[in-house]
This record gives sequence, C-alpha cells and structure tokens, in this order.
Amino acid sequence: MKMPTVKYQKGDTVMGRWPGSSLYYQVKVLGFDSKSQLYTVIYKDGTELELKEQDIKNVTGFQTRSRSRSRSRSPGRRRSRSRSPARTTRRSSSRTAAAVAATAITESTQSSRRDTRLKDTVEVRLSPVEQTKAAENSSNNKHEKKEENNTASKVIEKSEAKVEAESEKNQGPYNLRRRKADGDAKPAEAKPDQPEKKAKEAAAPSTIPSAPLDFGGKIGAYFWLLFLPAWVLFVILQGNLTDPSLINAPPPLPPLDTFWDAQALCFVILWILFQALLYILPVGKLSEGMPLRSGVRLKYRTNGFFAIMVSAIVVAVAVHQGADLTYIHSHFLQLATATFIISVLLSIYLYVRSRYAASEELALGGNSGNVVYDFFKGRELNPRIKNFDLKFFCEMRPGLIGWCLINFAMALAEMKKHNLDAPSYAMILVNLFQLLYVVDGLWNEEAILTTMDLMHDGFGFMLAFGDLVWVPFTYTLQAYYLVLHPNALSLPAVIAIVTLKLIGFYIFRKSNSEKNAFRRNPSNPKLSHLKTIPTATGKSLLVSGWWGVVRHPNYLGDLIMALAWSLPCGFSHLLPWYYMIYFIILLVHRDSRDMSECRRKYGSAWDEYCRTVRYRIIPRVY
Ligand SMILES: NC(=O)c1ccc[n+]([C@@H]2O[C@H](COP(=O)([O-])OP(=O)(O)OC[C@H]3O[C@@H](n4cnc5c(N)ncnc54)[C@H](OP(=O)(O)O)[C@@H]3O)[C@@H](O)[C@H]2O)c1
Ligand SMILES: CC(C)=CCC[C@@H](C)[C@H]1CC[C@H]2C3=C(CC[C@]12C)[C@@]1(C)CC[C@H](O)C(C)(C)[C@@H]1CC3
Repeated sequence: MKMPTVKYQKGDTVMGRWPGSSLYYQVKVLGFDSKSQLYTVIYKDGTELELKEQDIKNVTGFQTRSRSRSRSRSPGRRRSRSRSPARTTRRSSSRTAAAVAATAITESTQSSRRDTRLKDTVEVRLSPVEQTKAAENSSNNKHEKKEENNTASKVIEKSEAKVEAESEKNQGPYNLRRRKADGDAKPAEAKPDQPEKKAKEAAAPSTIPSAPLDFGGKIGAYFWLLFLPAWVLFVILQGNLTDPSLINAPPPLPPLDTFWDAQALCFVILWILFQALLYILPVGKLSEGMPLRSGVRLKYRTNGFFAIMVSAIVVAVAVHQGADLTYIHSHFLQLATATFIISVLLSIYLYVRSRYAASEELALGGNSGNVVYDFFKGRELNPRIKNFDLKFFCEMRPGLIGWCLINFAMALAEMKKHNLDAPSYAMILVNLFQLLYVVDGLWNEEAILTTMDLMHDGFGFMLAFGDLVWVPFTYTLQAYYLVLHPNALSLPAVIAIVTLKLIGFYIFRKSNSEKNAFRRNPSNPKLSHLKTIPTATGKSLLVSGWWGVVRHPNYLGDLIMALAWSLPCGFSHLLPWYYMIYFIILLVHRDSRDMSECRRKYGSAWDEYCRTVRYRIIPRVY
C-alpha cells in the first residue's frame, strides 16, 4: 500500500487503542486508507484492526500498566478467577482474534448497557500499557477522552445492532479482520459460469479454513457410511422380534427382494414433493438467517407450523376416506429402503454441485480434499435451488413431519393388532410427547437458524441421511416397539412421566429461546438483566440466565425429554432405550464439537466463559 502524507507511516510502531476500552497496545502500522481515513494496524498476536487517527498514539508517554491495579479496579474481577494473563496465554492453545479482546463480564441494565460495557473491560491478554499522567492531562488528551467515548460507543452500537454482518463486511469505524492463522488458505474454486468471481477468487486466496477432521477423520467417514444404514436396518429388524434386545445378535438378513417395494418408493417421493410444495407456498414469515462469512443473510420461509397443520388435515381426510396407514408399519423396512435410496441420490447431487460452488459457499468442515470424508460431512453450507434451501427443508420438513405421521400410523397399527378401541397409554404418551417436540420445533422454526447444523455444517450424506432416514425411522422406534410389545402403565406412572417431560420441555424451550432471542437482538430489553462476555468477533456470550447454569442447558432439557420418551416402554428391552443411549452419545459429541468451534471463534473469551460456567450439560455432574 502506498502511504500518502499522513501522521503515521507504514511500518511505524505506535500504540493503538483496543476498541471499546481505554487500553493501548503496541501495534505496527500496515497502511492507511485515505477514503475511510482509517489506519490498518497489526497487534503483536497477529490481529488486524482498522483504527482512527485519534486512537493511535506515539509510544512515548506510555508506561507499562501494573496488572494488579488494572484488575482490582475492574468490577468484572469480582466474578472471575484465574486472571493471570501469563497463565491464560499458556492455557489457551487456539487463540483467535478473540485472544486479544478485552474479556469482560458485563452486567447490562436497560438504560446503561453501553456505558457498563465500557467501564467493565477487565482483562487483556497482551501487555497493556497506559498513558502517563502528563500525557493524560494534555489538552490533546482531553479531546481524546471525549472522542474515545464516541468511537467506543460506535463499536458497541455496531456489535449490538448489526453485529456479525458488519464486522465481517468491514464497514464500521473499527474493523476486526479474520486472523490469517484462522485456517489454511485453500485454492479457490469458482463456478464456471461466473468468470468474474473466479478471477476475483484466483487473485485473492480463499479465506475458507479447513476445520480439523471430525467423526474419526477419513477412516471414520468410511465407517459411518456403512455403519449408519446398517444400524437402521438392524433396529428395524430387531423391532419385529419377540425379544428385541439391542445386545442380541443381529437377526438373519431377509431375502434381498423384501427390501424393495416400488409403491413404497412412490409414497416416499410423493411425501417429499408434498412437503416441498408446502414449503414453497408464499405463506408464513420470511426469516433471516445468521450472517454468513460474506456478511449476507439468507432468507428462509419459516412456515413449518403451517406445513404440519396442512399435513395433519390431509392425513385425517385420507384416513377418513379409507386410507390404511397401517401400511407404514407393515412396510417399514421397504419405506426405509426407499428413503435411503433417495438420501444417497441427494448426497451425490450435493457433492457434485459442491464441486462447482465458490469457496465462500463452503462450510468450514467437509473440505478435506478426501472425497469420501467430504461426501459424508458435506461441503456446501447452504445449497439452494433458487430460493429453495435444501438443508433447511430436509432438516425441518419431510423427516420431522414424517416422524409424527409414522408414530400416528404405529398407534393405528397397535389398535388393529390388539383389537383396541384406543391406543394404549404408553402409545398415547409417546405420540403426544414427540408430537409436542416436533410441533414446538416447527412453531419456533426460526430458532433452527442459530443452531450448529444450519450455521456451520455442510450439507452432505450425514445430514441428508440423518434428516430423511435416521430421524423418521429410528426416532419412531418407541412407537414401533409398542405395536408388538405393549406396556401397561399405572396412572401414577403416567403422571410422573408427564411431569418429567414437562420439566425437560420447559428447560429446552426456555434456554433455546433465550439464546435465539439474544443472537437475533443482543440489545433486546427483555434480556438486559443478563450478564454477557464480549468477544472480539463483535458477538457476546451469555454468562447468566440459562446459559450461566451449564454450557448447554438446551441439551439438558432435551435429554430429560428423551428419558420421558423411553420410560413409557418399560424396562423389558433395550430397544426403546436406544434413543436415550444414542442421544447421550450424540449430544456429548456435539458439545465437544461445539466447544472446539467456539474456542476457535472466541479464543480467550470462550475460555473465560468455560471458567465461569464450569459444567457442560448436567450441573455438578458433567
Ligand atoms: N433431537 C435431536 O436429534 C437433536 C439433535 C441435536 C440437537 N438437538 C437440539 O437442537 C438444539 C440446537 O442444538 P445445537 O447442537 O445446534 O446447539 P446450540 O446449543 O443450539 O448451538 C450452539 C451455538 O450456540 C452459541 N452459543 C454457545 N454458548 C453460548 C452462550 N453462552 N451465549 C450465546 N450463544 C452461545 C454458539 O454459536 P454462536 O456463538 O456462533 O452463535 C454455539 O456454537 C438443541 O436444543 C439440541 O438439544 C436435537
Ligand atoms: C446420522 C446421524 C447419526 C446424525 C445426524 C444428526 C441429525 C439427525 C440431527 C442433527 C441435528 C438434529 C436436530 C433435530 C433433528 C435431528 C437432527 C437433524 C431437530 C430438527 C429436531 C426438532 C427440534 O425441535 C430441533 C431443535 C429443531 C432439532 C434441531 C437439531
């Protein structure tokens, strides 16, 4: 960059104020943009920021800050332990831009959230220095103080209102850039029909970091590709046995032709098309997703509740007209096979189209270069055909609503099998509990946009198979099991199980809504009583309320609900407990995936959060 005649020159070592605080660090000037009048500076750990001239000072007139003074003055100090910067540095292995952020715990009140944030900056990870008295008293500095508040409040306005999008779009007075160390630059791929994009990407190295391999890496991907379908087959066959124990040897494989049923395939295709039609109807809200790396926010048609209501009416009319839904029970294996074929075809399509996707459209994982791993994990973050979002649709519609349809069919099959006028208590509980879970998910469909799958995971076999096959054909196992293995429940048992379900649901819903509301509008007045930790990305972390109890309160509620789903099936067999066991494994794994991802994103701010909120899912246990 050619430097015009400006106060500080490229290569100068100066003191740069950290946005939102009154602390200065030694930085090197990288350049000056005459248009925005901002200096690009680099901190010692490699973080780049754009600063105004007022926020830069000459090194003379500064002295090293005494740490104890800095810390004892801080209100946040009261809440946090292990504050030694040296110690923190040693501990935090994956320091990101956040590692240099002033990690503070802020208690925001409705009226003074912004001010409090300014005052509460308590900790820095570089050696902070402050100005000498003489320098502080200079008239220049008086002006500076006034200006400091202005600029700092701009930062906070930015981080509270349009946070993520802007910080990535490089628009505000301060500009937190991605650290170079955030990932390996990958060769840019571009759509052949987008020569402009291709040229741009070829010129600038891609910013897509490849995340560490998950799920056992490349070998793991082979394993899961074989194991997951085999497991679905195993549990379906087990459900038909008189003694369906998960620890029994697998039943003999039925002849190959029993897997295939053209009619079953037609039903599955019809169901998916029907759901797709409901999804594209211009009914319901258009919700914005979280900002992507490019700063863009995609729009999603969140009409899931409408879709399940219409589906329920259509199914009721069909049953009234004589449609025999017990077909679903008698052709469970064939329906699962047909859906599996569709999920494989969809995954192949997704993989092929991802080869033509621009690098900014790819997820952080799934770009290992290994075909099998990438096919399994998924490469493209938000594959869309026009406005039709394939990942969102698959996650929220055919499988999820199909789950309720299958449960209902199992209730009818139970009545038919045992000549009942009404389903058993156990069947009713399982149906109602899971219906509540799905309807709640669809009612709060917008909340899915802030979950890991939507924000971070690519769409590949894992999710396509998970959404279309795994959910409808394994999450229904309790109802499937009850058709052939009735379990009588006493009234007190029913009351106890319902109570447990409601407790779980309350924790699950409240915690998910709290995070979703906070992510959508961090300055939401309803959340102003909550304590937060700011991070260098502009986003904050909740550190009180539900997210101050454990790091994943939503998982806790979900697990309690899972327990309530299995209890109605009794303790005679392990099969109906499969969901509970699987769910513990899934959530523990998701928690550790999320931990690594958040540590990568938020650095020391995340470490601070983990020190403050010590337990992951179950208070005082785990
Ligand atoms: N039934 C099932 O099969 C099943 C399976 C999996 C999950 N689930 C449920 O689906 C829901 C979503 O789960 P999920 O795995 O996507 O995880 P999640 O807990 O909804 O999302 C994790 C993300 O939340 C943000 N976050 C973490 N701590 C925070 C804090 N203290 N303050 C503010 N934001 C914070 C982080 O993202 P950002 O900071 O980037 O926003 C983190 O990556 C959960 O209720 C879970 O139980 C159900
Ligand atoms: C194939 C395997 C082993 C894994 C795929 C995981 C996949 C089935 C789940 C990952 C995230 C889950 C999820 C729901 C369903 C199951 C998953 C897609 C969810 C849509 C269920 C309804 C809830 O209300 C929810 C919070 C919206 C759930 C979001 C996450």
